[in-house]
Amino acid sequence: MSDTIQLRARGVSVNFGGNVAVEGIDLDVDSGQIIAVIGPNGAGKSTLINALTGFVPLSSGSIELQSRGSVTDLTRLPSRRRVSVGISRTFQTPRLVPELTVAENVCLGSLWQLVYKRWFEAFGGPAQQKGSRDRFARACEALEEVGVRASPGTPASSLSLGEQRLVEVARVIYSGSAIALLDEPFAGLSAVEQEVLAVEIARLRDSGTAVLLVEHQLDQVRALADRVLAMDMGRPLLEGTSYEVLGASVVRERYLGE
Ligand SMILES: Nc1ncnc2c1ncn2[C@@H]1O[C@H](COP(=O)(O)OP(=O)(O)OP(=O)(O)O)[C@@H](O)[C@H]1O
Repeated sequence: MSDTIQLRARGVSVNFGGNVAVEGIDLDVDSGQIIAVIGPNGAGKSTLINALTGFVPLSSGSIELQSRGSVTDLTRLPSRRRVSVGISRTFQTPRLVPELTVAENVCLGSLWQLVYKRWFEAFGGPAQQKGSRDRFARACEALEEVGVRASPGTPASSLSLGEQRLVEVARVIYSGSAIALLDEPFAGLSAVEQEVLAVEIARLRDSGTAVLLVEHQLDQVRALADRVLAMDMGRPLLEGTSYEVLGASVVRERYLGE
């Protein structure tokens, strides 16, 4: 991926009724970088990903995509259109289609699942489609890269939660998206699985993808992140290198309770 791209959020706020979930977040996610977002439960991290991907509307602020000197305003773009400009994501609670196989789930765009599910039901899965062998091979490759041990033909319903998260990361890799937003991908994984996934996320970054990583596993944040944004009660607490943020007393007090 030679083209540089930047996802730029300014003053992003999200309210749910009277509850302010996210307030005044500025964030740049650049090609070839991993930006980690950390913070205690309820800090607003998933809501921020939902805002960036169009799953929840902004109460105020803006989201832009900068690429090749042109700027696309994403602020009010529907989520499916954000996929088409190169943004993909995983979910804290994975959203696979349980009746489809692992490989079929990788081939689905995460936001098109339900539409495609009906299409698959009507016309058969990727194995029956023209050009499907290529897609199937690429899906298997992505699954292997992230360390999914289940066979690609296994129904997604039989996977553990951790494996489902890995399948969602495989889907992001398969999509070749320029921007990848990963919501707690390490949760529920064994030490060995985490190690494999960490290598793959670093490889994604090194291939030029802009990665936003929401994560509670601070060892992974320390090892992977180029920059870290700490949030608390929806607001920005501190931004900097992982060394600066994870070592700051304000972060250690509010997040780690030290
Ligand atoms: N759909 C919703 N409707 C109402 N309130 C919501 C909704 N989604 C999130 N919230 C609230 O917004 C706040 C931020 O939640 P969010 O899930 O973004 O936090 P988080 O930092 O991702 O937490 P965790 O680490 O536990 O996943 C919380 O107070 C939560 O209850």
